[in-house]
Amino acid sequence: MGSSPNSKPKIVRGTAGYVLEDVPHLADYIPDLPTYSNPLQNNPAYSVVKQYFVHVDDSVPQKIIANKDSPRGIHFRRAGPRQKVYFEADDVQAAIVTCGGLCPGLNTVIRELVCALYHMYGVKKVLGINGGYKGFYAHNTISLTPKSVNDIHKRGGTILGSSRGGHDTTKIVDSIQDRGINQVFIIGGDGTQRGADRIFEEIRRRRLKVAVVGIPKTIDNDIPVIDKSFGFDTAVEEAQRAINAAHVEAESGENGIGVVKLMGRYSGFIAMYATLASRDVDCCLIPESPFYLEGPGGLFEFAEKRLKENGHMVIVIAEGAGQELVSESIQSMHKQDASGNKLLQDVGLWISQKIKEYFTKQKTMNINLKYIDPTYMIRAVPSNASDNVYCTLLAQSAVHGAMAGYTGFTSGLVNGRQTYIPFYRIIEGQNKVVITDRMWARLLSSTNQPSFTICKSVTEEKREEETTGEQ
Ligand SMILES: Nc1ncnc2c1ncn2[C@@H]1O[C@H](COP(=O)(O)OP(=O)(O)O)[C@@H](O)[C@H]1O
Ligand SMILES: O=P(O)(O)OC[C@H]1O[C@](O)(COP(=O)(O)O)[C@@H](O)[C@@H]1O
Ligand SMILES: [Mg+2]
Repeated sequence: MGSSPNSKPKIVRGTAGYVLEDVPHLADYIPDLPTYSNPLQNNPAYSVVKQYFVHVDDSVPQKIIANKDSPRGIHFRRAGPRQKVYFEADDVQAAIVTCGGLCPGLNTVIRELVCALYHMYGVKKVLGINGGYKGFYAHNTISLTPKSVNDIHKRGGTILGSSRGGHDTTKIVDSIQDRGINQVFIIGGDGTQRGADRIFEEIRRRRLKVAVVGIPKTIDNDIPVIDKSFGFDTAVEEAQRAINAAHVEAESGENGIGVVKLMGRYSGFIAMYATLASRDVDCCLIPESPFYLEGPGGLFEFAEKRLKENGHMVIVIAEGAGQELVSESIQSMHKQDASGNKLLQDVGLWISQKIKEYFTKQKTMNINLKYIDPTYMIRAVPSNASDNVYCTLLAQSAVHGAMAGYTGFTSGLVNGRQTYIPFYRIIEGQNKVVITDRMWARLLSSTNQPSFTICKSVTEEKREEETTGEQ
């Protein structure tokens, strides 16, 4: 085998500061690949659609806010069917795998991948890989047909099963090669997309005609570049039920406090949007915005004030919020899951305990605190209507991209348009709530909670006092 092909980013520059962060193509490392007419042009459903095929040069800007002097900036390749395809239907052996934690919509994506392959392109061989990445080499596969996936979108979870850990690039690519798979659709979060990138690099090194396509799944909405992940809307909607229950409980008891923990390891999007949607939440705590409990501007002072004013309050806390405070009081074990993700302490339980201790010590009022942890219930529901539509578009775009010979990309929504994003952009960082952005300011003005920003000045003042005292 020759030297490994170059896998540097494909950057195309145009006029007025235009930059296209392009995705790899099979033709980049396999010369003289034959092309075929897209079978969609004979499909009655599409022949009536004017300009159904996407122009080869179409791209979507990453930033749409501009002024008259702004450069055109970074763009991504627009997703959609191309006039020419690089696979003949009978030659395609597709595979679908789901990895990582559950997320509403996984089954819809599986269903729509199968249906798009069958109905749009006439592909009849679609394999489901059982149990995540390790399923490529340690489990059985199942054959997927439009009939077998017909109503799976009505169920939560994934019919294929999922797992953490077990990513062995060589074994996975050996299995892809042995099974004659030439289109791999990998549905998963940040860890999964990292794994997909490694698979793509190995496939490219072996110069195989195999398209590797990622579909971003993350209930936490922590994947960068894309507008949002599928399942996020459903999670926010489902969280309303828990917040509502917490509110009913809090309202009905004397000095009632409802605490709801929502998912979000490093990104507090579910907590933020669920709070904004609900209007019953008095305080939302997320990993990106450090908070403190005691003293002026702290959570205890705020809770006391709200209880005096309203007689009840609701706190929403993201699972990754205040982890530094929790580790100060509970000895942290630094445990990890099979994929290497840090296992977090239960911040909901911790904060509930701290609030109870505070009011017991203060003796100013008797409180009634109820802690609700709906996290796995939220993750297990089927996707709602808007997520179902979104999953369909993501899956169809992924299939169009693979058939057109693109590879090493994630199918994602950017500024409301379907795009193909190179793996390296998806795995380079995490999407987080920017607390200096307007959305967080909107939340603060909606809840009227403390911003906890005086924490730093209080600490600094304290330190200054200590230093002065020493002199
Ligand atoms: N850096 C990495 N390189 C290769 N594979 C990875 C990497 N990180 C995670 N994976 C694999 O991706 C899969 C899912 O990762 P995980 O972090 O559990 O979930 P998610 O993809 O939802 O973030 C696991 O099988 C894991 O082994
Ligand atoms: O208990 P599990 O299955 O490891 O999942 C818990 C984690 O999964 C998530 O829901 C999503 O994480 P991933 O996207 O990495 O799968 C996190 O919010 C949560 O910490
Ligand atoms: Mg993850």
